[in-house]
Amino acid sequence: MTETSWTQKLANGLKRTSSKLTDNLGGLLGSDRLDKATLDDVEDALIASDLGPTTAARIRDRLTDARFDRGVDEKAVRVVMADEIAKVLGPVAKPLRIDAFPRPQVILVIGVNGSGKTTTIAKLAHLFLEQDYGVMLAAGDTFRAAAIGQLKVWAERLGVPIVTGPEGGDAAGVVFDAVKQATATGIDVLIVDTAGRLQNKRELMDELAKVRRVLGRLNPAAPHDVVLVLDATTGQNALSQIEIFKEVAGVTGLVMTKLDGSARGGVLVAAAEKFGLPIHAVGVGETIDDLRPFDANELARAIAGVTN
Ligand SMILES: Nc1nc2c(ncn2[C@@H]2O[C@H](COP(=O)(O)OP(=O)(O)OP(=O)(O)O)[C@@H](O)[C@H]2O)c(=O)[nH]1
Repeated sequence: MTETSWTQKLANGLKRTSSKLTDNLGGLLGSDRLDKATLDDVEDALIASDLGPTTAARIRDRLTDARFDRGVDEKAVRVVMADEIAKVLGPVAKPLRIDAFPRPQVILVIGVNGSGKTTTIAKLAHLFLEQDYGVMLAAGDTFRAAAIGQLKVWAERLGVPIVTGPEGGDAAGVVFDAVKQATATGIDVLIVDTAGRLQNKRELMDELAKVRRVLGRLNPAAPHDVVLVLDATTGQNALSQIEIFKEVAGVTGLVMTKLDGSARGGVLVAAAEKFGLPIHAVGVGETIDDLRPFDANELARAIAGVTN
C-alpha cells in the first residue's frame, strides 16, 4: 500500500474519533474567545474523548497561552491538539524490530478473546513477510478449536508454516514444538497465539508462566516480545486490561486494533500517557493490509481531525 493511501485510511478510520472530539467540544470552537469557563469545558471535553487527564491539561495550557482575542479558530485549536497528542505518541511509537540472535525471534501475542488477536497475528505476519523475513505461527490458544482453525486458515492464506496441537492440549507443548521446528528450519519470526481467558486470571497466569518456562529452556532470551492486543472500541476498559496483563504476562508492547470501528481512539493517547509502553502498530480495518506501524504525527493529526 502506498503511504498516501495509508494516511487516507488512517484519517478515514479515525473519523469517528475525531468527530466525537468535535462533538464534545461542541459550540466551544465557535465562541468569540476562550475565557476560563470555556477552557474548563474544553478540558472536560478532551477527557470525555478518552484523551487522558495529563494530555487534556496540557492542551488546555497551550490554548490558554494562545491568543484567541479575535475569535477561536477551529483549525488552530485542532493543530494544538494534534501537536500535544504527537508529543505523547512520539516516544512510544516503536515498530517491532526483528533483531534477535540466535533466531527465531519469539513474539507472544496476548489479549482477551475478540480483541482482534488472531487477525493481528496475521497482519503482523504479513508485515514481516513483506520485509522478507521467514515467519511461522504457533496456535498456543489450545482452549478453543475455533481459535486454532482460524489461525490455520490465515497460515494457509499467507503461505506460512503453522504448528498446532489438539484442542484442550498443552499450550506450552505446542510452543516447544514450534520453537524447535522454527530453529531447525531457519525461521526468523515465530508468532505465538495465546489464550485470552481473563475470567480465570490464575489459570491464565499459570499457563503463560509455563509457556515462558518452556521457551526459556530453549532460548533464555525468549519470548523476545510480549505484545498485548487491545480493542479500541472498549474505551477506558483497554486501560484496565493493560494493568491486568502487565501483571499476569509482563507486557512489552501494545497493538491497538479497531480504531476504525470506534469513536474512542483517544484511548490510545491515554494508554501512552499512563503506561509509556511501546505501541507497535494500529489496526484500522479487517483486511490484511489494515495494520501498520504508525507515524506519531500522522496519527495525532488523524485523531485531532487535522486535514492536509
Ligand atoms: N474494524 C476492524 N475490525 C477488526 C480489526 N481487527 C480485527 N477486527 C475484527 O474483529 C473481530 C475479532 O477479531 P479476531 O482476530 O477474531 O479476534 P480474537 O481476539 O482472535 O478473537 P477470538 O478469535 O474470538 O479470540 C473479527 O471480525 C475481525 O475481523 C480492525 O482493526 N478493525
